[in-house]
Amino acid sequence: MSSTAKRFRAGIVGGTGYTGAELLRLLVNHPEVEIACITSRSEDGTAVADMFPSLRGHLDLKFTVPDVARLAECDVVFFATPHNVAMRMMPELMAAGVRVIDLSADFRLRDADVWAHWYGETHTAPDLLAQAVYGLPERNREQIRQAQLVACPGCYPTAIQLGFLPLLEDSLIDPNQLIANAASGVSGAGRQAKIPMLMAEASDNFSAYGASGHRHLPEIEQGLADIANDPVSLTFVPHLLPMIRGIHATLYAPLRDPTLSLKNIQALFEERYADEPFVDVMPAGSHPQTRYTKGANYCRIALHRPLDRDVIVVLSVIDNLVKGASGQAVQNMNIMLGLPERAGLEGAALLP
Ligand SMILES: NC(=O)C1=CN([C@@H]2O[C@H](COP(=O)(O)OP(=O)(O)OC[C@H]3O[C@@H](n4cnc5c(N)ncnc54)[C@H](OP(=O)(O)O)[C@@H]3O)[C@@H](O)[C@H]2O)C=CC1
Ligand SMILES: CC(=O)N[C@@H](CCC(=O)OP(=O)(O)O)C(=O)O
Repeated sequence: MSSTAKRFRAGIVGGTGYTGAELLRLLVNHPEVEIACITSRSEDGTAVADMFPSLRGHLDLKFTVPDVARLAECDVVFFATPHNVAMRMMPELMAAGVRVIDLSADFRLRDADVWAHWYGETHTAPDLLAQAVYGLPERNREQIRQAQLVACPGCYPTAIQLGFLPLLEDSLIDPNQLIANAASGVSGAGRQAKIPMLMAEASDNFSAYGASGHRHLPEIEQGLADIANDPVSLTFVPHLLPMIRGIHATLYAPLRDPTLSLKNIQALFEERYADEPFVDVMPAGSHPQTRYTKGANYCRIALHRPLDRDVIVVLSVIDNLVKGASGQAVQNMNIMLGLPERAGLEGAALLP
């Protein structure tokens, strides 16, 4: 274990879940940030490396119960907790000047009533909603740089917004006829005992869920409307895939101008994402696989124009735990702290 002092101290609330563990995996390799505090109510006093032996030799730290005074000694605190936790703890941290990065949905929606409708509870910090910056760097990098509170996008919203973004920015598609079919690995559901996530239920099986309305719909529509500068209407159907990590989103939209060729649209995507460190526009007509992003902070995108019809199809893949959660959270942290955006996120995807 290195004893070299690092410049910034990070705290993680919710260190025993999948996104908390993924933050640990990424941050132990970060050149400028050390993990100073990691919480768990159920594992108070347990050594992190006893719980996650894959971190043996990388981290000498014990879980402690969440304690705002202790967390307030950090430069940045991540909330890798279920909804309705960050909004209760963060006001005190914000008052102490700590930068907060929330991986939950508490601060993703601007309207507290819309949040209450989809999450079934009253928002307890509605006055902080306006301060939160939506942490999609490809869209909001400058605001993230100045932010004290960043709301990280959900996993489906990341894959879907990055796929539609250049098309909506340039008004190339009809924003009222957007369709997103997306499928996620089971780690998207978190590290809890749930019957549909048992191996005998989820493996060797495939099904849609939430087809009549999923809580990511208002988040995606809010983000896409910001990009389009107009209201949008999206049909979104999520599916559960019998694998652990990864999201594959297939996006469909009618082109406003059918004379626009796939080559033109490909050029537009390549130009829009040319300076983005974590968005890869693959050659037109390719079929990105989820494993091309497994363990890495990339979104890989490919465009199709099936049989030259007036529809553009965008394929967008991410690792839900990395670009869809903890990797994007670290990317946001780097931007907020003025560090190189790729710091701690240089790793390539796993093969196979
Ligand atoms: N899984 C994914 O792919 C993605 C998840 N997200 C979001 O990230 C957040 C975390 O997700 P995930 O890691 O999957 O969740 P998990 O269920 O796997 O983990 C939740 C963590 O939060 C802690 N926790 C639970 N309740 C509280 C509480 N009241 N106070 C303090 N800590 C608490 C738990 O530890 P303990 O109970 O021991 O304290 C645990 O460490 C969620 O909001 C999720 O929606 C976002 C994008 C993708
Ligand atoms: C497979 C699976 O169950 N996925 C989760 C989405 C996980 C995620 O990113 O959502 P939040 O951060 O908004 O909770 C779901 O559909 O609820």
